[in-house]
Amino acid sequence: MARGERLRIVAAVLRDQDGRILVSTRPAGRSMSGRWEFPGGKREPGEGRWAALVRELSEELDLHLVEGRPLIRIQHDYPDGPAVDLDVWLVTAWEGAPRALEGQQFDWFAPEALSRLDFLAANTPIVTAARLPDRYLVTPPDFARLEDLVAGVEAAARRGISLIQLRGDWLRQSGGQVAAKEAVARARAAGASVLINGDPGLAEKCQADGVHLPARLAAGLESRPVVRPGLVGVSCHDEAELRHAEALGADFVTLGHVRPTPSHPGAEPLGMDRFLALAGSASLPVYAIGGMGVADLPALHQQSIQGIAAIRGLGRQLFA
Ligand SMILES: Nc1nc2c([nH]c(=O)n2[C@H]2C[C@H](O)[C@@H](COP(=O)(O)OP(=O)(O)OP(=O)(O)O)O2)c(=O)[nH]1
Repeated sequence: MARGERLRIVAAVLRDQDGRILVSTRPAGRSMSGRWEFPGGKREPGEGRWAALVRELSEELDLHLVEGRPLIRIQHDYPDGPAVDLDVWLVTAWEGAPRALEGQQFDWFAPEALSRLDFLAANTPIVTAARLPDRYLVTPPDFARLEDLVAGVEAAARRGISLIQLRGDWLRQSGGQVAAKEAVARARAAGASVLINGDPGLAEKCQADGVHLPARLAAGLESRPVVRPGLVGVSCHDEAELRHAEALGADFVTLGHVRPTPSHPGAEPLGMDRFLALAGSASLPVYAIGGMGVADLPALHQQSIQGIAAIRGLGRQLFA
């Protein structure tokens, strides 16, 4: 390997029908042995990304991969080790039953349990990407009554939207906290996680799953506001905000707006090319925001983007 060249690594987040994920320990004799990782390894010269993953999983676990798509791509420089380009795929169909062929240990874990394992240092954003869904609903600014908002959040959760941000001035107005707490409880009962926009204290009072910070609020912070395991999302619009969100230790960002959107009338959109260039430089999961809908997901997935964040694109009618 030429000096300064990055190792090109492919790895798989193998997810079974119950949502559990297979992870393995690095075998004795390898660098960083004993630490947890996702199965995979180095791409060979001239080898395609998927072909490399199929080969690695066959060699390591005796599995034949059938279906997968890119999940996240990050670069990491180990201080006393290699610089790696980690190309991680979500794999949902394979043939065979896993067998440890290289002296490693492996096990299946629920996504929430992964953050308790001693993973390789580069893997924190991969663990987050494995746990987060590809659709992130942001509540609309206009609705008739707080009861409608709460009912809309619950309906979205029941429909399978598993990450929801409560956003709006109503959070800080009369009855807002009670409504937010109710929305959190009902969404959680339906299997969703709920983040509160802009207010870590309110997130705690509502027993929410974390906080989503507007860029301006994030800019005034020097450290992450909520202790793990609560999620911290940050809204970003440019490179400086993205780098700041990474430095804060945010779990994920929304980046946009990608297209013109009624939420930001007159503001210049990033456009898809600029969005993809910025998102490609990120070392954490990125949701595209601004004029996005579920029809955009396949193309975004191909670019290793986590998914979309949307108000209208994910069921505006739920809040009518
Ligand atoms: N397979 C895999 N490798 C990872 C993950 N996270 C991470 O930083 N890596 C790094 C560790 C290694 O430097 C490299 C994987 O290459 P490899 O697995 O073929 O390395 P190797 O067994 O030959 O071990 P070595 O050369 O580093 O001793 O990528 C991960 O989740 N899965």
